[in-house]
Amino acid sequence: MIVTKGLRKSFQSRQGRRTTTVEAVRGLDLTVDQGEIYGLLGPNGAGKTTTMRMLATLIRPDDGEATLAGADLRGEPAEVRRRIGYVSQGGGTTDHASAREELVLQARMYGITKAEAARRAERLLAAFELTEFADRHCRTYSGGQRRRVDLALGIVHRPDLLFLDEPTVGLDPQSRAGVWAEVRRLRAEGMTVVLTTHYLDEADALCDRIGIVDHGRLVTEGTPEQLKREISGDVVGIDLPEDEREPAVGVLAGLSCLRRMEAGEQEELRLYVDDGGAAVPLVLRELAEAGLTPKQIRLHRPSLDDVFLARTGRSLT
Ligand SMILES: Nc1ncnc2c1ncn2[C@@H]1O[C@H](COP(=O)(O)OP(=O)(O)OP(=O)(O)O)[C@@H](O)[C@H]1O
Repeated sequence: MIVTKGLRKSFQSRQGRRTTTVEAVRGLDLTVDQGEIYGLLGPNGAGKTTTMRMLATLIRPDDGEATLAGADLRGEPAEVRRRIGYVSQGGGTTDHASAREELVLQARMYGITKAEAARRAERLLAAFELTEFADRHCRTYSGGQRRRVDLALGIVHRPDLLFLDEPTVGLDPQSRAGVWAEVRRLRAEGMTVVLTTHYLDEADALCDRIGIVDHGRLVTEGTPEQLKREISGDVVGIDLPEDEREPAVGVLAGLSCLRRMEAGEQEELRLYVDDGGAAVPLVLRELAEAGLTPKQIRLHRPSLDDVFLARTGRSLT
């Protein structure tokens, strides 16, 4: 559904008299299969939105190639636009129009007849559970309801491929779950969905495959399970007072069960071990013998954040 090769984009930005170049995307090779939910996951400024905006024909790549739904990004941008839907971070609704009006207008902009536009609006309002307040102004909707209108607007022209930029940012947990359910429903209907997120739980729960992006490059890619399996074994997280961290690193480095140790953000030390259950008593004994007192000790299965940390040396959260 999407194949990209060497996509690049830089921006010039001015700070006073100095002009600096930001390499937002630095040679991205991406393949997204038909019918999957693909997540671009990465910290702020990683290049997720820039990638999506290039693929949605909103900005021109400096270099590289891409094919989307069989159309060439550079050669046939109008054709790409016809085959994709794009829902931006801020969404596309205005305060003083109703969901029904927005949907009909959007359909009309794609050249759909008045009668067909009304039929599609009706169907989408029902599918996204918006019928009850379809004729009220959008400013009266909750965040979750408004986001559902955004999704409906993105698919009124029945695209093969839908781009969602941060679909649940700012939503409460219940509304997030509602949006996830809608996205899964679109996949069940055969649509391919590409979304950006910096929520690990969202990528984990919703995406069939995830590409982790950092500094404009794909750091790693796979199903959530594959990525977590990459970091095999368990992770023991230990919170220590600031002045005890360094001595603890020294003491624990000698443990025979230790595969790797990372000093995470804030106070946590992370120990990557084969068997967490066996490692915890040993860790506690070593720390006690050295007179060190952990504030907390946790045992957890590797998360996507551990994958990110292992690959980049930094935490996503
Ligand atoms: N129009 C622009 N002009 C100058 N710099 C830009 C522009 N758009 C993006 N950038 C820079 O490019 C880099 C990548 O930005 P981008 O918005 O793609 O990241 P992102 O991964 O989507 O981040 P976020 O999660 O915060 O949305 C950042 O350093 C950003 O400041």
